[in-house]
Amino acid sequence: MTALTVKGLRQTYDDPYSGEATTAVGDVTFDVGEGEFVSLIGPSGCGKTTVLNVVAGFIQATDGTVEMAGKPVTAPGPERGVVFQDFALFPWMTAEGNVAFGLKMQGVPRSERRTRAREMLRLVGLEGNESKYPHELSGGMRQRAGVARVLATEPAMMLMDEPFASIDAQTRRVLQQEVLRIWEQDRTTVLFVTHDVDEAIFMADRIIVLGGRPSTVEANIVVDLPRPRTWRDVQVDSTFLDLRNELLVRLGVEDGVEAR
Ligand SMILES: Nc1ncnc2c1ncn2[C@@H]1O[C@H](COP(=O)(O)OP(=O)(O)OP(=O)(O)O)[C@@H](O)[C@H]1O
Repeated sequence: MTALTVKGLRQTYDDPYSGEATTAVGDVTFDVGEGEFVSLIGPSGCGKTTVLNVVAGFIQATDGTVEMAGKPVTAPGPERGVVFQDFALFPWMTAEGNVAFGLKMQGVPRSERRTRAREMLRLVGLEGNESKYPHELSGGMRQRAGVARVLATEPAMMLMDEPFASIDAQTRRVLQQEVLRIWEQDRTTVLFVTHDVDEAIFMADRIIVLGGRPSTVEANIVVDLPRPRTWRDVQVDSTFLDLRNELLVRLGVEDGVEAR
C-alpha cells in the first residue's frame, strides 16, 4: 500500500531583496510505501527540506500534489510526526514533560500521558532521566527525547529532517542504530532527509536522490541490505560499499575509485 504520494511538486520562492522568484524545486515525483523507510538525499540547497516541509503541511507547494493514504495534504496533522535537527524541546519542561506534551495536545488523559511518556523515554534509552531539563541532557540525549516525543504520539508517518546533523559522529552512529531498532518494532512509514550518504544507505529501504536546479528526482535506489542492521556489519558489506561509491559519484563528492 502507498502511504505517501508526491506528484509534480514545484516550489518557487520570492527573494525579498531582489523581488525575483526562484524555483527551488522543479518537478519532484515519488511515493513511499506503508512501513517503508525512505531517505531523501541531494546536494545542499536542492530542496530536501522544502519537500519535507510541504509533506509536513508547513508550507503550501507552488504546484503539484501531496497525498497521504489518498487524502490531500494541506496542513500539518497528528498523523505526521516531525523530528527536527535542533531537537525542538521546550527548555522549561522536563524530558518527561516534553514527551507528554504531544499527548496532551491529542487529549490523552494526564495519568496515561505520564505512563506513555515514561515508556517512550525507556524505549529511547533515557530511563532515569525523566525529570531532567533539556540543558541537563547531552546533545544525543536531547535528540533521543525529541524522537521519543514524536514516537509517543504514534504518528502514521515520521518525517525526519537531518535529525542527527548536530550530533558528534560516534553518538550519531549509536542513534542511527537505536532509531532503526525502535523502527523495526512497529515499522512506521519514514521519510528521512539527510545529506550524509552513509546515513542515507544505513537507514533506508530506498533512497531518492534529488538534483539539478531546479531539482528533480535523479535516482530512486533500492537498498538491498538485510535487517536488522548494525554499523559493524554494514560498513564492510560490499553492497553498502558499492552503493556508497555510486552515490558519492552521483553527488559529485568523490570519483568512484577513491571513494572506497
Ligand atoms: N523561505 C524561503 N525563502 C526563500 N528561499 C528559500 C526559502 N526556503 C528555502 N529557500 C531556498 O530554496 C532552496 C532549497 O532550500 P532547502 O532548504 O529546501 O534545501 P536543502 O536541500 O534542504 O538544503 P540543505 O541540505 O543545505 O539543508 C535554497 O536555494 C534556499 O535558499
